[in-house]
Amino acid sequence: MNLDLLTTLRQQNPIVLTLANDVTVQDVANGLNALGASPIMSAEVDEAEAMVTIAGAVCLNLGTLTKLQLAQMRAVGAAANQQHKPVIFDPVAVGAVPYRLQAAQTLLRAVHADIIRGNAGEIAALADWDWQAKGIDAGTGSGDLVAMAQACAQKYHCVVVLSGATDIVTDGQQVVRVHNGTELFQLHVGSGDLLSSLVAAFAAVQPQDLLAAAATAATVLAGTGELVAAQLTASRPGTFAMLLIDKLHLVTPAELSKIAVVD
Ligand SMILES: Nc1ncnc2c1ncn2[C@@H]1O[C@H](COP(=O)(O)OP(=O)(O)OP(=O)(O)O)[C@@H](O)[C@H]1O
Ligand SMILES: Cc1ncsc1CCO
Ligand SMILES: [Mg+2]
Repeated sequence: MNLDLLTTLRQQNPIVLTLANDVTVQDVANGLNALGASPIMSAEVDEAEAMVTIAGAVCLNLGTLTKLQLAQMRAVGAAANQQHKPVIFDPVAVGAVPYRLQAAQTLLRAVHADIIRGNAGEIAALADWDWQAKGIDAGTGSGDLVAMAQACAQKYHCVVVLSGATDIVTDGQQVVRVHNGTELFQLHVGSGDLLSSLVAAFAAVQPQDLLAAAATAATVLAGTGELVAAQLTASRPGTFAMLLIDKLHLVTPAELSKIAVVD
């Protein structure tokens, strides 16, 4: 974790290509933009290679998948692998819908994901661990979440970010835990989608250390949410989402380092 990367990100303003879902696409674009990255979204297979060429990293979000979008993900993912641009994969709801799990597994055979970011239900499904996911939510299960994230990272030879009350970031061996956050994230659909694209933004500016990039992204989002929640006098998810965008723009590395609980 290295909060100076936030300053680097703002200086470099990296282009992040997100193949987004239809539900949270605008939140993701505005969150990236507010923090200091340059979002671009695309739905056209034929522009895949050109999009990757201008991007610093790509994020493939399975949220509202279609066969056409899966083809686009393969094209974008293959181009990114070839151009050595980091690929971040968000396996939305693969723990709840077998069709999605199969689609994700097929995609991951064709494209190397450098970082997979999901909640416990999604990472459990990819790692083939017993768990009861619920729709887009983590659901319930028992077991060692760190071991589960490590198993997923080893299986797919990548960095895994397993998000939740504690975000677990691992390359299969080393583990970073980010304890910051607020339960308000769970009341705003798309917090995870934003995290995945912010991970891509930090990967774009720190491609040679993806574990640090991912841990920094997790700390920045969770810490910023925590700062916003501390200002609210009641549980207000709508206000939280609006203030989160403002605070992503204004937050400083010094503010975050004061509250970061990372081990
Ligand atoms: N109980 C919690 N307490 C504190 N922070 C949380 C909690 N649950 C999630 N978070 C934070 O919310 C953010 C999104 O993670 P989450 O696991 O909710 O993603 P997700 O399930 O994919 O969300 P979505 O499907 O809405 O995009 C992360 O920054 C994480 O730290
Ligand atoms: C609600 C929802 N349904 C498919 S994607 C999505 C947004 C959370 O990923
Ligand atoms: Mg999600």
